[in-house]
Parts: sequence; structure tokens; C-alpha cells
Amino acid sequence: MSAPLLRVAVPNKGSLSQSASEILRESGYRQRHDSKELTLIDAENGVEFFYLRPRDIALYVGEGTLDVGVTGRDLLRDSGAKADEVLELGFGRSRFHFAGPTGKFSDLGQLAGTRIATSYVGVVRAFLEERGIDATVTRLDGAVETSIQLGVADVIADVVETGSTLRQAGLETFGEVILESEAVLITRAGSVPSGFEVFKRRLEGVLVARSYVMMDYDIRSQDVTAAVALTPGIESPTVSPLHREGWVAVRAMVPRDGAQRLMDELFDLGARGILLTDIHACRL
Ligand SMILES: Nc1ncnc2c1ncn2[C@@H]1O[C@H](COP(=O)(O)OP(=O)(O)OP(=O)(O)O)[C@@H](O)[C@H]1O
Ligand SMILES: O=P(O)(O)OC[C@H]1O[C@H](OP(=O)(O)OP(=O)(O)O)[C@H](O)[C@@H]1O
Ligand SMILES: [Mg+2]
Repeated sequence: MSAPLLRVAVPNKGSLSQSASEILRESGYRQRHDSKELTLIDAENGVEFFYLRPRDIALYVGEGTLDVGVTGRDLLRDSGAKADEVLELGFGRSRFHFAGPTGKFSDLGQLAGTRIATSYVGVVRAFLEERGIDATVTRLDGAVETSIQLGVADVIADVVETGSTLRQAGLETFGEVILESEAVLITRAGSVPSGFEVFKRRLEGVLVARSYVMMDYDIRSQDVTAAVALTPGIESPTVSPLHREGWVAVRAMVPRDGAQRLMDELFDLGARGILLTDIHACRL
């Protein structure tokens, strides 16, 4: 009998949906082509995907109905589900803030007695409770920025990415950031579903491939120690002999950020034939 399929929840709409499917596709999994498909079986890789609202994903995974999910850290916290964050996925980054009319509020002490509109009631109530602040929290589904203008709330608490929605509504954030969020991989608290390790390793491989590039260069043997100090690689750089006497070839993974500056420094050290190539996937 074949092993049961790993049941994975993927956002079906919203900010996380496209990036989630992209990273899964890059990890070698089948993904739906039609946004109306609700489930998809990738039998070859032993996985079944369920396309669900990211807000609901934490609940399904927390209850153990599904094994693994992609959702936002803020949505996971808001749900109160008993699920663990097991991998940060590097997309869907946002900050959760309180905001009010420009110039009206300056610190979170002023929240007492206000009416707060939010789609994240769980996060907001927990925050107020922790600080012993008494305020009225109203749950709205979206477009919370408009609620102040409509007289329904004095303050909002919402996700801010670029800040342009707030500006358009004549609002500004105040107080410290409540929560820094990004897309995360979650499993039921304390459980490691069968087949999960391979699934996670594939995604980690893509994350590393996204943040690292492969660098190759030739350098005089006498300068190789200085050069590999700049490019130590993840485990150790490969140094191979060159046909040209007194020269070696070096190959190492380097962080994508700053790779151009590194090429300049290597060139100054005497390195030549410096090449930078993308990595598509890896297992480290
Ligand atoms: N600009 C953004 N707007 C909303 N959510 C964002 C943004 N950037 C990142 N996110 C993250 O995406 C998740 C929100 O998922 P959700 O499905 O509600 O997306 P959405 O874009 O608000 O979709 P919709 O409004 O259609 O429901 C949260 O984890 C949030 O932190
Ligand atoms: O800082 P910004 O880059 O402007 O992004 C933040 C805005 O984007 C989201 O709204 P969304 O488009 O999801 O609409 P919604 O309010 O209906 O959920 C979020 O709720 C903010 O309103
Ligand atoms: Mg939204």
C-alpha cells in the first residue's frame, strides 16, 4: 500500500496566493492552472493541495484536518489555532499597526476608551488585554481605513505594507509596530506529519537558491587565501587546479545581496573570469 498523501493547505486568493503557488512550483510540485480548482493531487510527489482562505488555513492545520499550511504569521496569531510556525517563506511581508487621523494620536496610551475597527480582532484584543487597555473593538472584513471617515471608529488596526492606503485615507500609524508578519509554513502544534521533512527541505532549497548565487573565478595561487576569505561559501569553497601555471579556479555560493560589490573586491585582488550564475534549487 502506498503512503498517505501529505495534505497541504495553500491560499486560494489574496496577497499570499500567487507567491505560495510559485514557491511550490519551484519546489517541483504540481500547482493548479485554474484559480477555480479547489484541490489538486500530485501523486508522484505524495502531496494533495487544498486551496483555502489563508485565514481558515491555521484552523484546519491546528485541528489536524490538514497536515501543513501556508498562511501569514498575523493570521495564525489572530486565529489562536494550535499550530506551529516551522519555516519563514520570505514573501507577504507586512507590519501590523494602529492608525488614526493624521496628527490626532501619538502613542498607544491614547487607545483607552476609543472605538477600534480591525479585521484582526484576536491580535488586537490580545494586545489590549496584555496592556490592560479598555477599548471597544469592532470586526470589519476589509477596507477598515474607511471606517473612521464613516464615523464607525476612532482608530483602526491593520496591515500596512507600502502605507499608501493609509495616506489616501488621511491616516497615519502611531505607536510601535504590533507585529511583523510574513508568509510562514505551519504544522499542527507538536506534530511532524509523515512526509513533511522532504516537503520542508524542498522549500528550504528554493529559499536558499533565491538568496544565494554561484560565483566562479580564477585567481593566482598566492592570492587564493585572501580571495576565499571573501567567498567562504556555505560549507567550503571548491578550489580546482587550472591548466595555466600558478592559477586556480574557485567556486563558492555567495549571498545574492552584495554579490556585485564582492565581484569588484575580487577583481581588485587580481581575480579574473568572475562569473555569477543563478541557482534554481539545492539541498544543503
Ligand atoms: N498589502 C497587503 N495587504 C494585505 N495583506 C498583505 C499585504 N501584504 C502582505 N499581506 C499579508 O497577506 C495576508 C493577508 O491575506 P488575505 O488573503 O487577507 O490577503 P488580502 O490581500 O488582504 O486578500 P483579500 O483582501 O482579498 O482577502 C496577511 O498575512 C498579510 O500580512
Ligand atoms: O500599505 P499598503 O501597501 O497600502 O497595503 C495595506 C492595505 O492592503 C490591504 O488591503 P486589501 O487590498 O487586502 O483590501 P481589504 O482591506 O479589503 O482586505 C490592507 O488591509 C491594507 O488596507
Ligand atoms: Mg485584505
